[in-house]
Amino acid sequence: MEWTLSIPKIELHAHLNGSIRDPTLLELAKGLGDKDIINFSDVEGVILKNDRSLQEVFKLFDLIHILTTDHMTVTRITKEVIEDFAAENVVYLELRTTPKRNDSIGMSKRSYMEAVVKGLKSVTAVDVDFASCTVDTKSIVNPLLTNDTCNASTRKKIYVRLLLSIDRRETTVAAIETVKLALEMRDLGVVGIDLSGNPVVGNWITFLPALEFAREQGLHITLHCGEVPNRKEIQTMLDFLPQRIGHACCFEEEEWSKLKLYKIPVEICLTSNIRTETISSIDIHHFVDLYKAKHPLVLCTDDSGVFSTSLTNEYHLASSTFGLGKREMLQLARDAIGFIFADDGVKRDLTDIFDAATEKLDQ
Ligand SMILES: CNc1ncnc2c1ncn2[C@@H]1O[C@H](COP(=O)(O)O)[C@@H](O)[C@H]1O
Ligand SMILES: [Zn+2]
Repeated sequence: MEWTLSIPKIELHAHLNGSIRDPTLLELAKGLGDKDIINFSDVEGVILKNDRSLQEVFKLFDLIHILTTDHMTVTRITKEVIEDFAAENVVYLELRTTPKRNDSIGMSKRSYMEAVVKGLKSVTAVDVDFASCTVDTKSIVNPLLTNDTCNASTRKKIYVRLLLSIDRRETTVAAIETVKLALEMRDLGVVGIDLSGNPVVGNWITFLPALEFAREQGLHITLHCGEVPNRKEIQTMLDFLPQRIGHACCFEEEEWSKLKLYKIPVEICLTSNIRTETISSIDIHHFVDLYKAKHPLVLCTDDSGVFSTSLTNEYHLASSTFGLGKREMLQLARDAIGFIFADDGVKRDLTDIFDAATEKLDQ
């Protein structure tokens, strides 16, 4: 695992509430258990369970959302998730989360996102760049980042950008509200929109007006696509030409041809697909065919907490299962620079980071 840990990595598909450390979830559950809001021992078993069907995963998310309801907790988990990714040499992270409204505790989608941004700003273990400090002078820069630390390479640094997720349970109006919020929060590092949630729920057409509006306004778009079989939906999603898609598990010949023709980069989540059995066995995973075809790909965790994985582990898994060496894995990580949603300044910085890592490998 050592070299998969040490190489710089880019994470483009990580859900905030799916990436929470187990000890934090257990601590939060204990707190609610003590207040008799939940039954701790039942919940403990659910959190620590390892094998879950895709439908069980969504039940778990409903539980996690109960544990992370308040603003303070949202801030805490954001901070921890960023620290965890930075600790395993993730140099660029696109973190996605679904803005939530909960009238009973005075939470609006905006205040939820403000709590996320607060978490981002409260990371002290590493320097966090969440709105480009070199290119966009209008942007609000993390007060922890002075101009000096912006340019210095001595301290560990992670670029973090945010994607706002639309949940497939939402209405058209709610989805548009999320897009508007994303537009208002551009200066705080929001770069795009994701469509996610239980893939057997809802109809993708419901979200089309919001996604079209997002695109018109210059936001980037990634869609969970083909996590379950649904040919019509998959094809119309591909024809929409999102900038990236997640999963692509249940594609047939025609869908593969479209994907390759359009060259849409795929966020590959190996452990997630195996655990939820959307792919029956890793050796027949579509990673192999897409990699051989030189189709744009990026390895991602999806839900590192829920699936007890890490990006380092995903790299290790791909390397050991598909027989890829250090050089090939570093190249794979580097290729993701081409599909990130941040600006060219960030891309240049990341290129420098990968140049240095490649040089080190050559020594
Ligand atoms: C396993 N495959 C998956 N497929 C589809 N959507 C998923 C997902 N994993 C996570 N999510 C989406 O992310 C939310 C949790 O993070 P946030 O509350 O947004 O931070 C889930 O409720 C679901 O909508
Ligand atoms: Zn996902």
